[in-house]
Amino acid sequence: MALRGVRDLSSATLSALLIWFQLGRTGLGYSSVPLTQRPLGLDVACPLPVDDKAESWRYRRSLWTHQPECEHSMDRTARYCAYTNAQHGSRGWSVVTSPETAADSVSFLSLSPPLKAPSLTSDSHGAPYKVVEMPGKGRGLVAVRDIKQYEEILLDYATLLVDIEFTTKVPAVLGYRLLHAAVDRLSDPASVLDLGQSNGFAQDVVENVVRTNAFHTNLGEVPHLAVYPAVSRINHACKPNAYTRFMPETLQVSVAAARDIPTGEEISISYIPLGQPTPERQRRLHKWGFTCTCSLCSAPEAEREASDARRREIERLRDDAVRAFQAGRPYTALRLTKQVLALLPAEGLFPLYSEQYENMARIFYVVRDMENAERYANMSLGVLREQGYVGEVGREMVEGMWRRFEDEEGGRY
Ligand SMILES: C[S@@+](CC[C@H](N)C(=O)[O-])C[C@H]1O[C@@H](n2cnc3c(N)ncnc32)[C@H](O)[C@@H]1O
Repeated sequence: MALRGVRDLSSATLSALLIWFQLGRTGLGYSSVPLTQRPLGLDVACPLPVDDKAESWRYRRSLWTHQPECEHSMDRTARYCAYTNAQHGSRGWSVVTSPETAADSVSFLSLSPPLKAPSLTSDSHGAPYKVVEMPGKGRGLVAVRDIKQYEEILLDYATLLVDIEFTTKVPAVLGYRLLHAAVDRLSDPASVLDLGQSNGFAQDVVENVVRTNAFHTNLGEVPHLAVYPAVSRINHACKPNAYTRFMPETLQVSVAAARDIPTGEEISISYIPLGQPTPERQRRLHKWGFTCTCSLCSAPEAEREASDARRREIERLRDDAVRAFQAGRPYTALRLTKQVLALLPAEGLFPLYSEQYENMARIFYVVRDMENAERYANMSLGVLREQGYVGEVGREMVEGMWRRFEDEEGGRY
């Protein structure tokens, strides 16, 4: 938890009540970020909604390579269609959504670059990793050379996007028909279908993929689930060596190294918010249908207990720091936040550094120690720059931080 108004980079999730998906779980745990609308790239200014009755999908400038397949919602107040562009990138992509959302998002959907999908073979083909069988975990990615901290490991794009409401509003049997149409029409259906092999939650293979591999995202402000086949091949670890970064403007997901990764080490990300002790982690991961066997979960008991104790201490100190700060005791909050920072390296919680540095900057700011406030503001922004969240750090970014602190804390200090 951050002091106030501070982003939590570890994870933000969107829970959805999915009737026939009975999801009750939160996807890979990535941020739900509204899509930034970009200027129209087509010579159609206000595209009309297209469904299975419309002929306009055939137009030369149409986004879609197939006639949409559509179904009504149970109460017949809405329609959802499977739209496919089989020529997008090297896998194609499909969107199961309402005709209105598809029309509203046409500028975005048409502008996304046709990417070559990341390699997913046992031969690395120039990538810094290859896909190998990992005992007890199915397949996974292993570094084929040393990877430097913050280096991008792969850049993936969504191959299947599904409107979350579709999963609650369309009867299962009709929903499956649309999902299968969406996947079968891709130029590489196996890129999605193969992901359904790793566990057997649902009777339907595509449902299984969406249940266990989807990220939450927005398409034109409408919540969707997005499947990224390459990212979905990365196994979970409770002390991961990589992190994911969502790019709302292109719907891409970048995976980068959280620390130096030596040749031969498995590349891992966290499916759940970082920093939790063993029982909480295992409970969350059981909902994903597996028992975690990462190096931390399978470490000797004494090592796990020491890690759990540190993680509980970090949690307690973070909460106490927030309480102290909000109760007008900034120097206590400062001392507690320093203690948090001292404990983070042992737990490999690199993504939390920027948040804690910003907390330090905020505390120094409210006590008007501007030299230290500036030092920590630059440290926080520096980490965000290294992680690829912001560009070059300039004076205006630091001043933007002061304005935010002023808005949020000005009245109290
Ligand atoms: C998103 S997939 C990851 C790729 C998967 N290994 C494959 O072969 O496609 C998630 C599944 O991988 C396995 N898995 C991932 N991380 C694991 C871990 N830390 N411990 C045990 N199994 C894991 C589980 O079967 C889980 O349901």
